[in-house]
Amino acid sequence: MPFPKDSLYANPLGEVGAFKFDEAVVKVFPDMIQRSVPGYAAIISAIGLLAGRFARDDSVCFDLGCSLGAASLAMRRQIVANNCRVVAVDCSEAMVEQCRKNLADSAVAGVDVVCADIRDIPIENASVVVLNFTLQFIPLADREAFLAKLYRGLLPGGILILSEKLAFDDPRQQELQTEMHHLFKKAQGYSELEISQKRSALENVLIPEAFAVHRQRLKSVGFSSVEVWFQYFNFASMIALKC
Ligand SMILES: C[S@@+](CC[C@H](N)C(=O)[O-])C[C@H]1O[C@@H](n2cnc3c(N)ncnc32)[C@H](O)[C@@H]1O
Ligand SMILES: O=C(O)C(=O)C[C@]1(C(=O)O)C=C[C@@H](O)C=C1
Repeated sequence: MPFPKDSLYANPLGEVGAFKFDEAVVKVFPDMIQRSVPGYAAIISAIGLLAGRFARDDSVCFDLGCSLGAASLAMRRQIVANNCRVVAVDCSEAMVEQCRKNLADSAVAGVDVVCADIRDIPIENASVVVLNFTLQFIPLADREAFLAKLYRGLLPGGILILSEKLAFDDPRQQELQTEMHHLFKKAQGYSELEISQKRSALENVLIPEAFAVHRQRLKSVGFSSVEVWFQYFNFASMIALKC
């Protein structure tokens, strides 16, 4: 069955409110993220493959900011390690409720879904941690302490997969990549109005940073190696490795 189409920003809203992961967004989320994030499906499949490679026996794989559980499902399908739990966490009650339904329908067992702020939960005994377009919604001031906690919770040899919308230091590059992202959205069927209203809604809510900033911070909390493994315009996915 096709997912309901995202038309949340199709009509003029007068005042555009701040973007929230509420029930209205939950209903259209699979369509919204697929048509808004270039390469989303490729990133989800690769998260599954990476989890299959890095998940260890008797450890935990975390999907932080899991939304409807796409990355958790991809991981669960590829993990062959024994006694390896997948823990999916999101602070939106509407997301968590629908995520639990999706997992029940999928007949994939072994994912625990937790409704919590990822800054407040213990992260321990992790072989894999996924932040798939989640860190960008955490206040800038909290990012370093949160990543330091995440790093401490990773086992030696563990992996963080961090996908983010990127910003660029060079204004020409910033303008071009933003324009290309908007052209991508247009090609996916979004109108100029939808694109501009969503852009206003995300202002000060989704705060992108440059790759150099991500890399520097990941290194400063302890990661020994940080690389981009995927990029499509201003959307990238990074791999950070713990020795
Ligand atoms: C763009 S979506 C993530 C998409 C998802 N990872 C996927 O691959 O389909 C961002 C998610 O992060 C969640 N989120 C944002 N801030 C959070 C926080 N502090 N704690 C927990 N979840 C958070 C939102 O509720 C939302 O569901
Ligand atoms: O930057 C945009 O225009 C987006 O729509 C991106 C983005 C994201 O990266 O999380 C923002 C909100 C929705 O969750 C889906 C996609």
